[in-house]
Amino acid sequence: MSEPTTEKAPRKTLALIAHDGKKADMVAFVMAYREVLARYDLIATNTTGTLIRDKTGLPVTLMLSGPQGGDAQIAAMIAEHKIEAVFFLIDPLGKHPHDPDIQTLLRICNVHNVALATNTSTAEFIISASAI
Ligand SMILES: O=C(CO)COP(=O)(O)O
Repeated sequence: MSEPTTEKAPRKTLALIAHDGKKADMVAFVMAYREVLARYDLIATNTTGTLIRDKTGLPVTLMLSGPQGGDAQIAAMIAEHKIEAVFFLIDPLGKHPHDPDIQTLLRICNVHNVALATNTSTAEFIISASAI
């Protein structure tokens, strides 16, 4: 008779990113869905992730800040199939010096058919659907 297995399915990784004008919305989103998000490995761009860690206590792996290449780092991980879904709260009214990196991240999500929420309404749909 074989031993009962104690192996758990590997945890999936979610990416959390928010422009400055949307960081408060991101913190509110993570607070509201804290229990669900706690089941995942979370990665984030530096400022967003630091804020989430400080405000929610959830562990978050920090990449570089967006303007320093954090979006590009996360795009590379998406291309390597290391990320299950991306929650990227974009400020459509803001100017972003690293817009080429932002567009790359969005494009790579679509190239690899990775779930991508760019506003809180979509983020709530994805997280509530438990489709990830
Ligand atoms: O600029 C960002 C996304 O494009 C976010 O980066 P920060 O989380 O470091 O502010």
